[in-house]
Amino acid sequence: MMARPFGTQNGPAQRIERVLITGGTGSFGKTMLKGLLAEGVPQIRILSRDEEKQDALRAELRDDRVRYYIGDIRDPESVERAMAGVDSVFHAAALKQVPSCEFFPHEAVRTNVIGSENVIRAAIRAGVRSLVCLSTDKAVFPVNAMGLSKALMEKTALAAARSLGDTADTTISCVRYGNVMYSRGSAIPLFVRQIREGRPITVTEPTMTRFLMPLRDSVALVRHAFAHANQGDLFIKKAPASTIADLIEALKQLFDAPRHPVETIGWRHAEKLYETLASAEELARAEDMGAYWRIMPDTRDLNYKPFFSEGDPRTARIEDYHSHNTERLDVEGVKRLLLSLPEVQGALQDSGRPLALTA
Ligand SMILES: O=c1ccn([C@@H]2O[C@H](COP(=O)(O)OP(=O)(O)O[C@H]3O[C@H](CO)[C@@H](O)[C@H](O)[C@H]3O)[C@@H](O)[C@H]2O)c(=O)[nH]1
Repeated sequence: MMARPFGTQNGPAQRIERVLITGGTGSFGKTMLKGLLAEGVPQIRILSRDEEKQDALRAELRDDRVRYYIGDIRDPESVERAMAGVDSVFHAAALKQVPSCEFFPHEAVRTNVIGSENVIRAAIRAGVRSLVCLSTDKAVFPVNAMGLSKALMEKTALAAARSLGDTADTTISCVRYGNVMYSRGSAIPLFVRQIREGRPITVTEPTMTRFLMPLRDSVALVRHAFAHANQGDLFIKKAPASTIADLIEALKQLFDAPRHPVETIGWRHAEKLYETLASAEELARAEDMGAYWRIMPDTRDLNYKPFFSEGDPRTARIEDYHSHNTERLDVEGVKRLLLSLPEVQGALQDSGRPLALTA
């Protein structure tokens, strides 16, 4: 194992008193929030733009430990207001839809890059102990504006961590995860709707692969980062992948529609055949933590000596970690994973398919 470039670990035993979740009304934010409430965290703040979503959450939870802040991470004042007195921050607010970022890249920059920098600066100023920033596999070798802006968020977080060093009050880390299964607007709920409405399933490219990660695993990854981060670390969770063809086949079998028509529509713009969670260069300075990788920060400075006389020979021996070379689930494996999702269980029950029949 490599020596750690920076010092002490957060330690899982640290008590959380006041948490801020940016983008707290999204699926990640809500799941994290409910977990923290169940653990008895005294105060959790939600910072988001949409008052209607906050109102729905308020009505659902009826818990005065949750404090609602209307604001936008693009506006430093609204971030500072929500940040005062907070000890832990989960930064989930983002523009994350590939097509909208593609057409409005400057909006992606304003939220994902400048907004994230506002969150980072405010967290440092407020003396927050731990800030975890959420990123995506699309930030590695990015080809679309969403991924590019998230890559810049990662670099902004890393630059702040580097200049803070290991003695600072604030520890900044990032996590990266792939497609969250059944997330709003994604392919799985679309395929389920197409099956249930008797419309053809639209496949872009059957051999494309994607990492498959249930929401619960993305929350566990963030918790892992929170508990173990040293200054500037980035964590990923090892995850299986499948082809889109096998994913569709698994859904057809689960929903008892073996002959449901599938129409090939071709690639959407700005997408990749496979996604990469970690590059070889990153894995050369990573610690294998079993289910997770800890990627330690590159602490080389602007003395370019390492590039010219002290290169790193390990990188050449390591492969990138991507959805073509990770554990590949077959149709049965995808079915098992799908069946563990509450959303799939609900959809099966709604369509009169008791779980016992599908297991
Ligand atoms: O009608 C469709 C739609 C999608 N796909 C394919 O299904 C896979 C998954 O698509 P989708 O669920 O839209 O995920 P991605 O395009 O990989 O991006 C998702 O995952 C990102 C996180 O990595 C989020 O930021 C995006 O909002 C979210 O759409 C891809 O291979 C698509 O080409 C199809 O075959 N048919």
